[in-house]
Amino acid sequence: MTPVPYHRNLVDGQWVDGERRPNVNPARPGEVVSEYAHAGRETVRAAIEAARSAQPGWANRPVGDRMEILDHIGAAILRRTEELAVLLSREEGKLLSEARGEVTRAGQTFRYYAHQLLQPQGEVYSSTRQGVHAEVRRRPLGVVGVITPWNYPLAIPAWKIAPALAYGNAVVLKPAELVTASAGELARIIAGSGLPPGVFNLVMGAGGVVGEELLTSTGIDGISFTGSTRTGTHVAQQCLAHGNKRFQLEMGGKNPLVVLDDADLEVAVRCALDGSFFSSGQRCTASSRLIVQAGIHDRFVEALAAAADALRVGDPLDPLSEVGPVVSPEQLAQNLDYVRIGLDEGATVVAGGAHRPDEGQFMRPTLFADARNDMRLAREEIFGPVSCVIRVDDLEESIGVANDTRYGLSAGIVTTSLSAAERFKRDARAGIVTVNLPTAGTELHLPFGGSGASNHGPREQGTYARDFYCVPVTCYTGW
Ligand SMILES: NC(=O)C1=CN([C@@H]2O[C@H](COP(=O)(O)OP(=O)(O)OC[C@H]3O[C@@H](n4cnc5c(N)ncnc54)[C@H](OP(=O)(O)O)[C@@H]3O)[C@@H](O)[C@H]2O)C=CC1
Ligand SMILES: O=C(O)CCC(=O)C(=O)O
Repeated sequence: MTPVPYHRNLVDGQWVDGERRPNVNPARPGEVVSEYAHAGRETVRAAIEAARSAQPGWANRPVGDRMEILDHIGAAILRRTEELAVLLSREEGKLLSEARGEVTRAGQTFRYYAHQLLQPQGEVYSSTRQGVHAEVRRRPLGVVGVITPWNYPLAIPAWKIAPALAYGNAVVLKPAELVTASAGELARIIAGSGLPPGVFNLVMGAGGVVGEELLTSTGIDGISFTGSTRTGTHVAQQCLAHGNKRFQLEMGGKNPLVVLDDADLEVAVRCALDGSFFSSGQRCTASSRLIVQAGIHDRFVEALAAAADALRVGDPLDPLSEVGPVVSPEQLAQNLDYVRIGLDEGATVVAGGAHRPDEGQFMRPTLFADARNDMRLAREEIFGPVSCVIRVDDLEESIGVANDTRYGLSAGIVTTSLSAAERFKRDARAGIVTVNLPTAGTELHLPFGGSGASNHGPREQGTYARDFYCVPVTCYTGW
């Protein structure tokens, strides 16, 4: 039998052991995908110290060196696409095709930020005074703690680490415990890229131990976090209480997809199917409220229920599967709880719903009709393949319902009316608005983030990422 890979923490360029823990395959819960070393608090402290010592030297390296190293990391990820995609799929349950897309995105993200370094990094202003030169420069934030979730084991770490390193910061990464194999492989690639020891460090283990040490340390200048709104709120409180750290939070969503009477039914069903059920609904941009105008409502519900029922749920490595497992028994229990809650609240299951105990971590895409926006089903983030249809009379009402949420990450509309689309882009309260496309599936060079309980701090990705990882310095020079 081939031994399973073992991933250790990376501190100051050294691989550091810890308590050995398994990481299992959600599609085959008896199968150990890898093992990882759970870091103790002293390992986390050592990682922060290493990052502090290494950061100034890294920030002062010529841009050409930093570019080359980031480009090297991106190319190394892309060279290993198939191998990394299989590993990601086995540890998180994402379909292999989706996993390939994610690995590619991670590699391209490093290359994108390598090339961003050739863009202007400051601005020159006219001074209102005679003989004064005014400019804005950017300095790195310093040492950044990166705390990431399990649903994008490579892409989310990449879109935080790449801009952090590009702009001269040092990083301590704490990935979710469920996806330490992807994080461990990413760390191996980064460690082999020529990056000086200590500039990038990996510490693995429970949020309440390893993550908490990052939040309370005065050696960390900023935290970039993606995960639940509950943990994000705690991150914010701890950052303010311990050294007034800068923080950036990308949290949950309860994203609406509006379908108007004039929509192309096929497009509407395709968008809803992708947004609600692909990646097992485990995307913060998933469409979990389908807000449908009365004239198309019945045809839409019937067609979407049939399409959802037809989806093949199975092993993510099987090319015929269309939906994989959910990530963990806890997540499955949460999803099934919400199915019970929806039924108790009076909504009707029109696809999926029932779950047999022998199905393990696989859950059939579940669609509710007859939902109201005041139900818990429509208000709370489920993070599974569960969506609900809410009937509305017109565009006005659909926008009101779409915006009636504490979240505000993405919002979509399916319509053939240009004026309805323009109105929705103007009035939907969300950081990402889509027209005739799923609410999920964003691009690496465009800003990503939302409002309300979905987001706090500057946008991630694209050129906007720099706003978090750099501190502007306004310089006045007399001459
Ligand atoms: N917006 C998004 O993209 C995501 C949203 N979610 C939502 O969150 C729910 C729960 O998922 P879960 O994985 O538990 O999400 P969490 O928000 O708990 O986890 C996100 C990250 O934060 C870490 N963390 C947890 N507690 C702390 C802490 N006290 N201090 C510092 N870091 C901490 C986790 O570590 P670890 O897991 O290793 O303990 C993980 O790395 C899901 O059902 C879903 O609703 C989940 C994932 C992504
Ligand atoms: O939809 C996407 O492209 C990204 C989704 C995401 O980042 C998330 O679910 O955390």
